[in-house]
Amino acid sequence: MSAPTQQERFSFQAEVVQLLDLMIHSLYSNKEIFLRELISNASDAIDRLRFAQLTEPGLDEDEEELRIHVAFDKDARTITITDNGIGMSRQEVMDNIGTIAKSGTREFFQALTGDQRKDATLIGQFGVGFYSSFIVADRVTLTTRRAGLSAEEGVRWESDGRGEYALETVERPRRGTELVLHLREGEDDLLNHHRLLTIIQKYSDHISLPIVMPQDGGDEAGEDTVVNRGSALWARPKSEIGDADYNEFYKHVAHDFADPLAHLHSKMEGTYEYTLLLFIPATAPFDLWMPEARHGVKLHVQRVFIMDDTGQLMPNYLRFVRGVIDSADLPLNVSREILQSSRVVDNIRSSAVKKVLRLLKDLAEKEPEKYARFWREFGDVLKEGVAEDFSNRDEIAKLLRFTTTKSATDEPDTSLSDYVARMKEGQDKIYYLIAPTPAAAKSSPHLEIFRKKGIEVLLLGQAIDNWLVTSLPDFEGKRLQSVAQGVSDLGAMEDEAEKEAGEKAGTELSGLIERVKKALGDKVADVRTTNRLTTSPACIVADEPDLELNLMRRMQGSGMPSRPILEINPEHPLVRRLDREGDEQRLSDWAHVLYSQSVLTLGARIEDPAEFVERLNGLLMTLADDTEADAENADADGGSGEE
Ligand SMILES: Nc1ncnc2c1ncn2[C@@H]1O[C@H](COP(=O)(O)OP(=O)(O)OP(=O)(O)O)[C@@H](O)[C@H]1O
Repeated sequence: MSAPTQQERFSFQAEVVQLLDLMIHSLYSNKEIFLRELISNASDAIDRLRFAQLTEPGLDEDEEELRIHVAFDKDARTITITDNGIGMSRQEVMDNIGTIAKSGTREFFQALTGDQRKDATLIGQFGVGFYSSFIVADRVTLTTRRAGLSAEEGVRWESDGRGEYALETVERPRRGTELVLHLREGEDDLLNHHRLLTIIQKYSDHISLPIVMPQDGGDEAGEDTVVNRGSALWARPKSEIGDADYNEFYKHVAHDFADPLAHLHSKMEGTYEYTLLLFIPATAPFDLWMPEARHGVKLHVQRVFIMDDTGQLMPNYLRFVRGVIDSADLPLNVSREILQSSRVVDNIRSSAVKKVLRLLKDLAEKEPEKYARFWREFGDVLKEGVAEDFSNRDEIAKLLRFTTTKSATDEPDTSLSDYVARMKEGQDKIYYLIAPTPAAAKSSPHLEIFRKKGIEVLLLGQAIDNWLVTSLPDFEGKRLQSVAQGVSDLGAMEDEAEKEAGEKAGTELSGLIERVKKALGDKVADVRTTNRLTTSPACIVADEPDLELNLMRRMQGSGMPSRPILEINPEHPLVRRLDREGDEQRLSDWAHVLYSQSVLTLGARIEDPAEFVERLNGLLMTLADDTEADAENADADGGSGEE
């Protein structure tokens, strides 16, 4: 137990000062959202209290109705938001208010551009919560007491939002949090019952707890009245819910500022009874790729918030989905352990996943522009599902989008079904190329024969794509095949004349091939001629049973297949010239240069760049010498002609 203490002063974390400054400027035009954010926090605090009371019976139980209270005082020029939720201890205040303990904070600040409009959207994604009070207030006083602590353990936090805050221990008979906003000059329009009522009804009508205001808003007024509908949005009949209601509810559950891209609302009755209200956000949250990224679905049991999903309700590859799942069959005191082995949860999860995939399918079919946006934001996450969720693999595969050699831009605009529909006669495989960047993919020598034959190739360039292709061996009976691997099916694409020409080239160049093999030694597993090249002199491919090249790159860190094969283009003038090279040292230098070039076009690293440059310069010098000698000879010839 602690007695009231002297005020102590603390500094905000540097990022908070920066965030506050930015927020006040860029969100001012939308200043009324402060009330939505603070009511949302109050509602979360009450949800957390209800859950804590389920697990700790007797915790601060009283007869008082759980509610959020909003009032204003015209003379004092304040707005007060009070909740009787879980409250905070002194340590919790220090940890939560005045610091940002959020993953993605560093990335968020790096992403800021200085352009107010763009930054406002970013702030929206990041979430401003409590700090939005400073948009309208130049002093904020928060008084709180954690449920279960004694009246003497109340805490008062106060700040003008300029860099410091004061903290003191105070007597607070009631649990929960009271927030007093001392309004800035010029914000008096907010000291108006009708104005506050309109804001609450616009942004917070869906809050399932009662929001009450004194009848006239001001504190000398009479009875409190409930100003929102106060029933869980997802439990209302769909016919009574408009898009605006869904959008505001989404902003509350997802802590987002922007409207969602799509939603699904579905009541299931049968063996199990549950309601799903799920949303696809329009933009990816900052922590999407962080290991601790939060899942966005909140589990409720009979409308009481129970807990945030940690992977039981939505698989990892759908971690961007936000919303609520409300079950009528789980016990109110359900624990995480029970959830993990619950048939009810398994059933809900599998139907929720199917419904989300169906929602995405509908979006792709009916609103392709929206789907393209979804894919840009979340496509790489969805790809994880191909490896993660075997039972839905085919459905997920249909949702994938790729850039291909036939795409007009770098945008992934082609589905596997589109690809299959465009396959050439006789083609029985889906070809893909994995390269570290789109530019490297487009200029890869491995594509030359496919371009020549007009065969489309999927261009893959993301780290996840390695796993995608290994987890998706085929689609609609068509095998996925790397263009940088093997020779066998290239043969099937050749006509008789081409086959003959290829065989002839192989025999003609057999001497050269042996010499190159000898020069390169154990750098290569083999050297052979190929028909896959039209403009490049050589390339590297993986041995037939080898794993996908890029997978090897990850495993070895070099980007090279474990058994690289050098393929040379018999039609290329450089190769022809090499065949005539009499000097074994020069031939060896050429062979090494061709090899290193091929490693580079693969997007891999060459082992000894200095040696490569030296050999190349050596060859250039001999070429220059040859050219000079030719020129001198020509001069000499010319001179003698004149004589
Ligand atoms: N009324 C309240 N009662 C109890 N705790 C609160 C209250 N308001 C804020 N908090 C605590 O402070 C933390 C920070 O709040 P803040 O609004 O800044 O962020 P948030 O709600 O966690 O997320 P977001 O920034 O996305 O809104 C909350 O997570 C909560 O623990």
